[in-house]
Amino acid sequence: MPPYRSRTSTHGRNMAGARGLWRATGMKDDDFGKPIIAISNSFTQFVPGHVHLKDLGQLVAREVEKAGGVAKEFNTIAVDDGIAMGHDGMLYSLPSREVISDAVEYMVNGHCADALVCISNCDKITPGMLNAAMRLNIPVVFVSGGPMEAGKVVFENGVEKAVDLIDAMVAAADDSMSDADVLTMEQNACPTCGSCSGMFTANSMNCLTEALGLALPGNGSTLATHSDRERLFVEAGHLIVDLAKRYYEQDDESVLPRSIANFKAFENAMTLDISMGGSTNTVLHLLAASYEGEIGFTMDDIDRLSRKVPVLCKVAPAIENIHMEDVHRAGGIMGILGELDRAGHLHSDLPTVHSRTMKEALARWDIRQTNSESVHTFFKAAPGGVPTQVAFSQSRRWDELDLDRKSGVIREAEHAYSKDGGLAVLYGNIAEDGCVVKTAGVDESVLTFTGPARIFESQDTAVSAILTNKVKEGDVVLIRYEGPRGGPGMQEMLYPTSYLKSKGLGKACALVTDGRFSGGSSGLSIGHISPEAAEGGAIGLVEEGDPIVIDIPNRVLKVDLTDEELARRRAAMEAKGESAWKPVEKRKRKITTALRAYAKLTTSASKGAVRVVD
Ligand SMILES: CC[C@H](C)C(=O)C(=O)O
Ligand SMILES: [Mg+2]
Repeated sequence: MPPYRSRTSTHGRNMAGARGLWRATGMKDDDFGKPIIAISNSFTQFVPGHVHLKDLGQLVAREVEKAGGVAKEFNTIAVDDGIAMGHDGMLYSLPSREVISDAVEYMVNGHCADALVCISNCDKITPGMLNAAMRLNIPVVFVSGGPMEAGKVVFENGVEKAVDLIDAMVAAADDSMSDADVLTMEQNACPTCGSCSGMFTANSMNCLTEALGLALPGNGSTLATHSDRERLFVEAGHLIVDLAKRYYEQDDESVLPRSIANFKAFENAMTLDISMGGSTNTVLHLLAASYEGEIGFTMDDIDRLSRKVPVLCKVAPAIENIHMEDVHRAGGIMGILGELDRAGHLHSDLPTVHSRTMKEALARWDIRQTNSESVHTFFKAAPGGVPTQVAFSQSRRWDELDLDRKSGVIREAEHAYSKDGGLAVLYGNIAEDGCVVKTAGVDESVLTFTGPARIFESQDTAVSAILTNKVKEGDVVLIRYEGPRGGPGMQEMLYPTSYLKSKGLGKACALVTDGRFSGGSSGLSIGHISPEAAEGGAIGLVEEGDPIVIDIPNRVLKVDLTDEELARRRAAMEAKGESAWKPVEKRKRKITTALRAYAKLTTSASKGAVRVVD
């Protein structure tokens, strides 16, 4: 029977000082001996996905106390990728994941907390807290802030469109759009609090925590503004105390994150991601969480799954006018998992934090299996259509669910968008450890593509070339020295991919990089090339005009050069000594001590860009 960790500082005569301090935080005599539940909140006014979280940590805390626990809230940082994008701010995005993981570890271990509730939402916060949960392996429940409502605009010509952040970015560089229309787009693209409304990284990761079994049904798709979401926070507060008591008082190890989010659960999560065209960042973050939890889930497992899992759901940016609120109306993540289970792609015998098995959860929450009025009502939660930064501030509902599995938002396997996955892992002589592409966002006309390499050794120079029309139809934009170590920080190439669309080149060019992509990127965008140039990857040897061959059906990315030529170039590069494997021209970016420390310890994307100290 594991003793409560918190006894370390709450019991024994010599802990009188510590107890004195616990009393000063508000603990009373009868609180000593109760499970101490850490509540990792991520409220900040910098990020729309977090502006509404300020009081939600205490909402959970009150429920923890009602359930017999002691709640102690703390806060992590949260970087807004969309604001950090396009300047040196983006160098901090991925490194912030490690800062968040460490912050959770420091607070939980520093104070010997017994269990953890993670209140996350945006791109690096959910994975940062997930990595910490897998590292710590104490009882945990995830509850995210929830998706933003999709924007709705009516243009000067009267056309109405559902829009999001990406539409505003693309419009801004589209010379055919009037300033008035761009302003309309900007004013309406992000109407409420919540994580940006498409299947971008934040929503992808919050959906994956549902599939891993670490979050309650509805976590990934229930809107931040809807009153239904409050129940997820209330239930998380009760559930975590129950899980803690099962572990510490009944010796039930099945409630631990590494028991729930085991190898098969990682397969479920990646299967979900592939079936819904999730952000490629999920590859990076699942690999990292697998490393932190010693799960053994690798790029090869992702490749294996991507060859057999169908695309059952397409959401912006893979398709226009479909956003998270529409996925919810079709049954949310439980709806997609239900279809995957019926198609034989799911391990449904796995436990979750809320149900004995995923199968039991699906029987209760999959709208095609249950006639429960309360569950059907839950998934009819609709957007309020009123701009707000206030959580749970509206209760609108659709009249009907979307149960059309032939042409609706969620498809049954028989009517899949495509028989194999929304994501592919490619290998070749410039990606010997692999690279990834979100195939759900690639037009079928360019699944195979060969073109001359246009070399850029920073995102900035690639952006200026695209905007000044120096990138032509048929080109392969190659951006290197933007990997985890080379950037450092492995920037998201959202602006280059958006500007290629702005210039009408979204289906006429490819972009390959050792950097990564935002979940808002689509098109023939291949990222995570490993090993990265800064680690001696062959992407560093490609020269202007070299033919780059992309063959997604056969899972190949290569430069059409002989091994001998590549070997010759490698020898010439190594002969450069100190300046080898570095950008030819000095880049303007300021690499601070914080970023240099990150660069010293990080690894290539094929390992999840995890920090390796040994
Ligand atoms: C829409 C872009 C979003 C903010 C992002 O960075 C991601 O999805 O990764
Ligand atoms: Mg991002």
